[in-house]
Amino acid sequence: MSRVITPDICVIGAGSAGLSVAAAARAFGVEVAICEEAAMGGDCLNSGCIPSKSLIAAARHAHAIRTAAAFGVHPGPAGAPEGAGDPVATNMEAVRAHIRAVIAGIAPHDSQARFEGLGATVIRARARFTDPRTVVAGDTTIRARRFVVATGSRPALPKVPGLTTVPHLTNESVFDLGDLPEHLVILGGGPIGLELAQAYRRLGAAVTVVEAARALGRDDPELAAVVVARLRAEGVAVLEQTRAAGVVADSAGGVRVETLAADGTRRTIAGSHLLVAAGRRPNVEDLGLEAGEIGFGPRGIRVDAGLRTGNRRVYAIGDVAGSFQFTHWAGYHAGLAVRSILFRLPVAERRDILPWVTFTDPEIGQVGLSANAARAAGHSVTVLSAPYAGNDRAATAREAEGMLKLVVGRGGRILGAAAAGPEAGETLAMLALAVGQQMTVKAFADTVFPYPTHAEIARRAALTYYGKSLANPWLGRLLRLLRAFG
Ligand SMILES: Cc1cc2nc3c(=O)[nH]c(=O)nc-3n(C[C@H](O)[C@H](O)[C@H](O)COP(=O)(O)OP(=O)(O)OC[C@H]3O[C@@H](n4cnc5c(N)ncnc54)[C@H](O)[C@@H]3O)c2cc1C
Ligand SMILES: NC(=O)c1ccc[n+]([C@@H]2O[C@H](COP(=O)([O-])OP(=O)(O)OC[C@H]3O[C@@H](n4cnc5c(N)ncnc54)[C@H](O)[C@@H]3O)[C@@H](O)[C@H]2O)c1
Repeated sequence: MSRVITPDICVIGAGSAGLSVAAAARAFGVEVAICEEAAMGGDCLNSGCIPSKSLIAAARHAHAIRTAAAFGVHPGPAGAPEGAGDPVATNMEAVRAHIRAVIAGIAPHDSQARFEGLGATVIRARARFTDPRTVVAGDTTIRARRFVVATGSRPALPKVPGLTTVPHLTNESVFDLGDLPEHLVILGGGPIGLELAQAYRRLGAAVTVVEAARALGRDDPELAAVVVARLRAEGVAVLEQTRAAGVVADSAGGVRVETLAADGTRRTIAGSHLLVAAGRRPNVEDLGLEAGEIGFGPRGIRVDAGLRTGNRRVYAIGDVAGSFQFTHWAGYHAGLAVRSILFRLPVAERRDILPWVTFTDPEIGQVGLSANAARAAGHSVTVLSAPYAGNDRAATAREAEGMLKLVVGRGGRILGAAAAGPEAGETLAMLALAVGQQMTVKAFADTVFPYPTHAEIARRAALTYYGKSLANPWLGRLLRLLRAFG
């Protein structure tokens, strides 16, 4: 039986972005309807962050076993011979069960039952605008005061001849593999490609990454090179400046990928499995955006700095809004939309505080402005750096590769930071606070950091700001004068 409801807010898409809006609205007692056509929790929970980080956690154990000998620890019963082949045996069914168990553990937080318990109306159907003020989902017509489109994104298939005709994996299917691929060929050396390349290599697969440009192209090239070198040292073949020129199925059920490098070199790579990790496409199709008078393009729904679409009643947030595609960014968008919708406060997205981390080992990421972006924005910039080779915590785990860079503006203000190194994501989380709160290097100089921590590297880099002033002859004279007083 069809029904008409009139909530204050209608959210389309129950992923990180949409559910954050719904939870906040209910916390303030505001009526909200949520439309979701597939699994509650969206990409992050079901086919993105959570399964990928769970797989990475499994792979870390495999790596720890293989590298244990350097610490004087040998896997297997006491007295077992050393160096007798690979000590790791991966049971991919069990790895898959681990991933599913992690998802199942988090799922109640994003579930229909939880949101209905909070007082939201949850409609499990595809939603479409039928006019600028109406959405229809299944047999429900929703006339809300405000709409929030949070429909996310899906894997993009690059235009590679043959790709659509051969069996291939994406993030929507790769975590369901019950067998370890013999040779996984990955198209794309972005965050998805490299996180999964290292994880599958550690679990025992041969892995080749085919990247048309530079791997981790959004990150600082010097830092990205640290990660790529580590992957290569672990046995991942990373082919940069190399594009896939064609794909065919082979008779054994695998694929043959023809590649063309920038220098003209052609190769054929025979893989047992092909994973496409070549970027994302916003979910804008079949949403009735024209009927809703909502503008969109290939990057997603067009929004202003306050995340409002051409139809002032409608906001677009998260992956579909065409800027950055991260769960924390979706959550940030949700907060802005809630402030605007509930409190009518003016809001504006601040891209100069965005952090990201790619969870390879070592981790790599950035927060705030890069040196180039800061200069382009008119800042006078100093880049301070410290190597992980000087960090005692890193030394204890024999993980001395990489470095941290701080982008510092006038008065020592921290405008940005980037790092590749052990647990770099945790240190960048702390630096996200420094960037967001406009802190200066002095705050780091004045803070006592616990020893030995990876995060101390940020203080070490910050202190180099004072290097020049320490060599100032006037400071030397002042010290001599003070000594003269006894
Ligand atoms: C492999 C992988 C690893 C990742 N790792 C990280 C990470 O470590 N850290 C990080 O920050 N980000 C990570 N991301 C990115 C992160 O997953 C996304 O940025 C985030 O999930 C976006 O949230 P969203 O709410 O915008 O979209 P989604 O989570 O995609 O949710 C959109 C929802 O809308 C629904 N929907 C779509 N159209 C309709 C419709 N018409 N009607 C009803 N429902 C509809 C969909 O079914 C979906 O559930 C990763 C992504 C991938 C693919
Ligand atoms: N840790 C994290 O935060 C995390 C992890 C995974 C994904 N994500 C999010 O998901 C998004 C999508 O990730 P992604 O890695 O798929 O996309 P991406 O756009 O970041 O990287 C895709 C890569 O594929 C390459 N490529 C495209 N077509 C190609 C072709 N025909 N042949 C060879 N290479 C080709 C591109 O040059 C690019 O480097 C990310 O941008 C990020 O926002 C985040």
